[in-house]
Amino acid sequence: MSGGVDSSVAAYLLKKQGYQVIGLFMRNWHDTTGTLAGDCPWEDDRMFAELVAKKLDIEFHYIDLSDEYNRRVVDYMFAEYERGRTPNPDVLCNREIKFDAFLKAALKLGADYVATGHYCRKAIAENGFFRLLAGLDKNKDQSYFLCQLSQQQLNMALFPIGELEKSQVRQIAAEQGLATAARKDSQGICFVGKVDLPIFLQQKLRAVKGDIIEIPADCPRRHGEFEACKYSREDGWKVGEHNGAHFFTVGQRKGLGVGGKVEPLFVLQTDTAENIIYVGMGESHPGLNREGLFIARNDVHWIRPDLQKGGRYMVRIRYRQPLQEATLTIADDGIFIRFDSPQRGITCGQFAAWYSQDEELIGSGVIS
Ligand SMILES: Nc1ncnc2c1ncn2[C@@H]1O[C@H](COP(=O)(O)OP(=O)(O)OP(=O)(O)O)[C@@H](O)[C@H]1O
Repeated sequence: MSGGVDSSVAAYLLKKQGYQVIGLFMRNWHDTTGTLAGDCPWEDDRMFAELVAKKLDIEFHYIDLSDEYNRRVVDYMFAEYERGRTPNPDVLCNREIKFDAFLKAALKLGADYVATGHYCRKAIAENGFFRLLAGLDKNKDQSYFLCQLSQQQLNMALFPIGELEKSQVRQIAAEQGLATAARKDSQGICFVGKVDLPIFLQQKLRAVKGDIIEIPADCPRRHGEFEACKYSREDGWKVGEHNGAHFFTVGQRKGLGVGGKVEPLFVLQTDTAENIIYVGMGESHPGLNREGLFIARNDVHWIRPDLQKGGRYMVRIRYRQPLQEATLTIADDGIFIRFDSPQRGITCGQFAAWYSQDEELIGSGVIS
């Protein structure tokens, strides 16, 4: 229970279905450096979770997993930024914390399952494999955040609100007089929504001045093909300086400190080895919209190990992105995904997740 409305209603529904329910709140974030002023501190969240547990007349426990979180999520995050990639800590938090460290803590309390307030559905296929399906509320579907879960983890998971719309969840909470009924949704998940990311990153990543190179839209080096076609200095001209390529992300517009002559500049590519940022002018710059992506073999994860095959899938490369038609090809060293139409802001370090036509999550991987 996070102190939000979704997990409150999840607990209520389980209890109503006859489960013996225990509320468990985790603290995963200690450091307050870079914390956004006025954002709800974890104590408030815990208080709300506890209030709801009291109301539902269920046991309530608290666990501090911040060391574990630091080690398994925050360190990974810095390491990825350092490599010039943009990590997704929310996906990691589910794989490493909620459905691992947290799950183990729940097992110690005698639990058989961990239930969360995620908007997604679990089912069982005819051959006995677990299926992870998108939540029925298309606006709220959170299956993407669970794209790294294994069959073992799914085995232990319950998603009681996955069949509901958010408005229904709020209505149930109000009808039951739960203190969280009108609490605002958490913006980012885990701690990232609660910190000022640039300030946070500056704590650990060194600022080093480097060049910003603008690439013309008609640069002959086309960025539509799978071959890693990387820009180099010779492809453009210097338009300014930045304070560290690892602070920037593909598609980023703000914080460059230079504007385009006619339209805004967007980051097309970062090169942390050379400490160069390549930018292009305007949303329609060909370097910003790419046809495909590659995932190295070791970074490929099949949620359905029994369905490992290429072919047509629906793919998303970020949370809430509408699913995109694409073709997946399995190669010796990894997999290629080619989209039917070019995608904006395909970013190294983020997860691509592929779904079958009935919105079952089949696999995912870190974009390389
Ligand atoms: N601090 C926490 N302690 C225990 N469980 C948590 C915590 N944070 C998140 N969770 C679990 O993970 C689920 C998804 O978390 P997320 O931060 O995405 O919240 P949410 O979708 O806004 O849900 P909620 O309304 O329950 O906060 C929550 O519904 C809850 O079950």
